[in-house]
Amino acid sequence: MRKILMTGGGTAGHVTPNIALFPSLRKNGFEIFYIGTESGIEKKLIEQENIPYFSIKAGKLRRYFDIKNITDISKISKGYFQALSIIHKIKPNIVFSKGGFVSSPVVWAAWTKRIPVIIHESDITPGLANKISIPFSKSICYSFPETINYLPKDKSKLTGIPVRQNLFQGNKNFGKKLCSFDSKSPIVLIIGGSLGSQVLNNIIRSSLQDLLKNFQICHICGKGNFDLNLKNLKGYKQFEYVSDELPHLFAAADIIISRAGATTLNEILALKKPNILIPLSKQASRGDQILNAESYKKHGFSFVIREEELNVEKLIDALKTVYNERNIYVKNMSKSNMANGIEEVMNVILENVK
Ligand SMILES: CC(=O)N[C@H]1[C@@H](OP(=O)(O)OP(=O)(O)OC[C@H]2O[C@@H](n3ccc(=O)[nH]c3=O)[C@H](O)[C@@H]2O)O[C@H](CO)[C@@H](O)[C@@H]1O
Repeated sequence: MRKILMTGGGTAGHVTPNIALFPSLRKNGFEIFYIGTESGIEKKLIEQENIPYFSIKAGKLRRYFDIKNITDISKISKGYFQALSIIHKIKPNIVFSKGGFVSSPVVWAAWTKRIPVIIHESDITPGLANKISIPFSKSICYSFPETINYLPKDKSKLTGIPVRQNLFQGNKNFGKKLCSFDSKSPIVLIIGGSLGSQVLNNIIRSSLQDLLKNFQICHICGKGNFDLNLKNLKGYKQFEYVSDELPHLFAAADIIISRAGATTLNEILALKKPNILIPLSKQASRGDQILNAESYKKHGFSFVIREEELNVEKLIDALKTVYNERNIYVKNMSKSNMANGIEEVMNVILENVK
């Protein structure tokens, strides 16, 4: 049996595309192993899939000077030696890396052991972990056509992002039931990335009275962000993080309000859901979500509000506009061939496996 070692973590966007590949990998006769950190979101997500999980130390990589860089470098080198010993034990035929800080030491260790490495980049501009792994990889998969400007052309392939198959099997009525919603007004699903979003949580909660006049709101608010005071408000349902419920909530939603993390964007596109994107600002990130969102806007898939311009009136106007023009958005998304990357990524894996 061939063995594949997967890695990626920190946030769920670096994990769920790996999970989406599990059924096809199994069908193609691969035994799957995973390396993540002890405390990252990846541990819980992967262990519930019954995949053997190994943890290593990971240090945060920064593009700027910080005294913590010194301790983090020692964690990264410890992570590298831990990855070497895990690889020595498993002897994988191939390594697949979805990025995030934990992934770089795994890629370097695989390179040292001459195991072919595939990297997957979801955003328009490569994250730092992927950037420093690129020279050690055999192949790179990416999902936005624009990304090729940042990658070595000879070993990169436009594949899209693998989307979990169960997301296509949601039941609208069951989704409504999970939220105790009725059929009177449209349903808005708020999803702030895998960790939730304080900015989205604040604007939604401060405009709830107005929003509930026209919409029902299902709010995925992130771990630790549940507001007990709003628990029994009619037409408003909160979840901290959802797994099995997500397909049904997507199915029930008429409009989605989201951050612009590449994985969620791709799921929204695959499911053809009219949406409003509020990308993470440049102050809080390298600006990748702004580029992701602008690309979706350019294709006519999304309505975008910049964080600096966000206020209650703008949000409510945007909801009304997108709801009225929902058929146009669905039509634009139906024309896209960027939807599900499972098959293309599997082809790259099969081409490179030893
Ligand atoms: C703050 C930050 O660093 N964000 C980055 C992170 O996003 P982050 O990982 O937060 O968000 P993404 O949108 O990329 O992915 C989230 C994933 O989690 C899933 N999900 C989310 C909530 C939930 O309750 N249940 C659930 O299953 C979504 O369906 C999706 O599959 O990685 C992305 C992909 O490289 C980048 O584009 C983002 O800029």
